[in-house]
Amino acid sequence: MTAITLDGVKTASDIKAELRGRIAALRSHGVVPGLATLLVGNDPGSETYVAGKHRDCAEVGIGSLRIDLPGSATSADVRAAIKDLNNSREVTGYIIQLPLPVGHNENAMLELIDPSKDADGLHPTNLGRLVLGIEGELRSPLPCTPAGIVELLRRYDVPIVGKKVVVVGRGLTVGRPLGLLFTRKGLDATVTLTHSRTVDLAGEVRRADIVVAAVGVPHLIQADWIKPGAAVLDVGITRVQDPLTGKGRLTGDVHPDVASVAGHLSPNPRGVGPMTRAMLLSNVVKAAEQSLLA
Ligand SMILES: Nc1nc2c(c(=O)[nH]1)N[C@@H](CN(C=O)c1ccc(C(=O)N[C@@H](CCC(=O)O)C(=O)O)cc1)CN2
Repeated sequence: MTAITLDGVKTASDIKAELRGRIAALRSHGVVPGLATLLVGNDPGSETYVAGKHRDCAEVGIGSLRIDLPGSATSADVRAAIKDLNNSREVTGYIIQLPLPVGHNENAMLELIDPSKDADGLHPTNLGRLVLGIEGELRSPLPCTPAGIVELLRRYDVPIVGKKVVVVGRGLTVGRPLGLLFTRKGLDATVTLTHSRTVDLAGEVRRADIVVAAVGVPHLIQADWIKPGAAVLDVGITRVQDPLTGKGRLTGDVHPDVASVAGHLSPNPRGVGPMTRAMLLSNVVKAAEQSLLA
């Protein structure tokens, strides 16, 4: 058996095509959705992701603004940039690219974002709304990677209700909010959130109908950990240098042999990463649509 590929590139492209129509409708009402990014330092991964976000915006017709601070920026510099973004009339939504360089308190910086401009759903107010399960008028943006994972499963008709989900990794951008999202009414999965101190990780993963690996440990998840037919989403990514060519290479958390056991598998790269970007665009468009209703 070879797993069906959960193709993030194709699905993200479908979503972008859908968003283009909604953006055109917004523009016809005089609303131009916009996104700003705040990047501190020159982490190569973060630079790639931020550049990708601006390319996506241009592709679908969202305005974008890039604020880059050097690695030497102090926490006061970052706070000042956040204050400017909060006060700017032109910027309706923005993100702080994570991780911030060592020495900056990420949670403290996220807390300074105006929650109504939080395009990433990572401000405590928006995470709190996720905890409270608030829907409807007050609907807040969902963190992009968890939203992308659920959207990818939905678009491939992978059943979620009543299924056992094991999430490997409890980080802020993926594991923690994903557990909340999967257990929301309507999705109704049973979630086990595992981490570095979990006893018998392989045993936990073996019970799962859906496995999400988001730790950044190359090939941690082995084929004999997977229940035959399970859906496996490979999220964690590690940049490794090929000792022969010296070139950088991306390696996911899931061993390639998993493809012969799983029912569905999101590759890495080209799986959840592009979905993360598509969900950011979707958050920006939804916020603009809500501003029209307000
Ligand atoms: N403020 C945020 N910071 C971070 C988030 C986030 O959602 N908000 N998530 C990740 C990084 N990320 C988005 O910012 C992200 C990760 C991966 C991709 C992606 O398209 N990856 C490609 C591979 C590209 C490459 O690395 O060369 C793929 O998987 O095919 C996009 C965005 C942490 N920080």
